[in-house]
Amino acid sequence: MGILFSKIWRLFSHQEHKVIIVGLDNAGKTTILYQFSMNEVVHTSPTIGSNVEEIVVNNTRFLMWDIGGQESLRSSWNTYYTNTEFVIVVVDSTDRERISVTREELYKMLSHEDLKKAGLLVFANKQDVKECMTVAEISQYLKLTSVKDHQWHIQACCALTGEGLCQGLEWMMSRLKSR
Ligand SMILES: Nc1nc2c(ncn2[C@@H]2O[C@H](COP(=O)(O)OP(=O)(O)OP(=O)(O)O)[C@@H](O)[C@H]2O)c(=O)[nH]1
Ligand SMILES: [Mg+2]
Repeated sequence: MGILFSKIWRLFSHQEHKVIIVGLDNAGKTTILYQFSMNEVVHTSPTIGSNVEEIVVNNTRFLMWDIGGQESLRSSWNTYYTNTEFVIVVVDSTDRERISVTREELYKMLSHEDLKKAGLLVFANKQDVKECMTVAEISQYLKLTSVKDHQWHIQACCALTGEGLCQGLEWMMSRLKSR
């Protein structure tokens, strides 16, 4: 009865789903946020603090927080975690040198109490660049198959063309429906 009620409530309340977009500096987070909200490539500079936009897909509302990824800003990512339903981790697929830093940050996040129930979407961004890491390589470097306590998905994308971004959103929508 409780589950049924909460499903009906969700259906009619049009509640907003909180999403945070994190990842190292230069990964393409802000570019992705504005592809989602405006369908265009904006000129970006490194984010200090955060940007937030509401994205509506088929009556489902997402509130997306794009958080600056520079090293000095990463310790404050946790101030955004409360009530987060999805974490989008954006990876610069050309940045082989720092994939281990992303992995460290990823596991720190996943172990945080406030993200216990959050779904994880990894965007392997910049797939337009020749010789970038593939989805398979990034999955392996991030040891995604060892993530058992969060639902996760990895999606190849190119924020400049928008390729792959909708598929990522579709995965999030499918997780909401399956609840
Ligand atoms: N080639 C290529 N460049 C991209 C892509 N996505 C983003 N970029 C470029 O990468 C650079 C950084 O993009 P941002 O969106 O500002 O990166 P960010 O993750 O928000 O960086 P911080 O705000 O510093 O954390 C910009 O020059 C973008 O144009 C992509 O898919 N392919
Ligand atoms: Mg940014």
